[in-house]
Amino acid sequence: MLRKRIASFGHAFRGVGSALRSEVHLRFHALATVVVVGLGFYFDITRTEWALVAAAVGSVWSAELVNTAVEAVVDLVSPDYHPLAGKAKDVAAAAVLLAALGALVVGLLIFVPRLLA
Ligand SMILES: Nc1ncnc2c1ncn2[C@@H]1O[C@H](COP(=O)(O)OP(=O)(O)OP(=O)(O)O)[C@@H](O)[C@H]1O
Repeated sequence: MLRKRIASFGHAFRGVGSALRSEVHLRFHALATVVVVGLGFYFDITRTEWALVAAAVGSVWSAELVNTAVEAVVDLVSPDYHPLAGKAKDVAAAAVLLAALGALVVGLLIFVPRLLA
């Protein structure tokens, strides 16, 4: 039971590694995450602000990983053009866009006033 749980974590980390190797966008998110966490420590943001940053960063990573998975499955089952394949990829990309916009708003609200102070 415990061994199975540990194996599942291993698969998930392998998924993150594989996506990081293939997806430029994900490497950009990794860089953005390092910058945001650095800014968080530099400005000593509050616990609530850390919670918002964590939720924002987590949702962008989750959306990008699901988008990568959708792209892989679509390429597997529909390598040729199909409107539904396009729709699946467009909707998955839209999920990333919305998560990124939410994260941008969180980042602006937390850091811009401190950068301007
Ligand atoms: N099999 C397909 N059938 C129809 N439209 C497709 C298909 N594959 C891709 N598309 C269209 O092309 C767009 C780009 O697809 P692509 O696979 O290049 O992903 P991408 O947005 O470049 O992703 P990434 O840059 O993260 O790899 C999709 O959003 C979709 O509109």
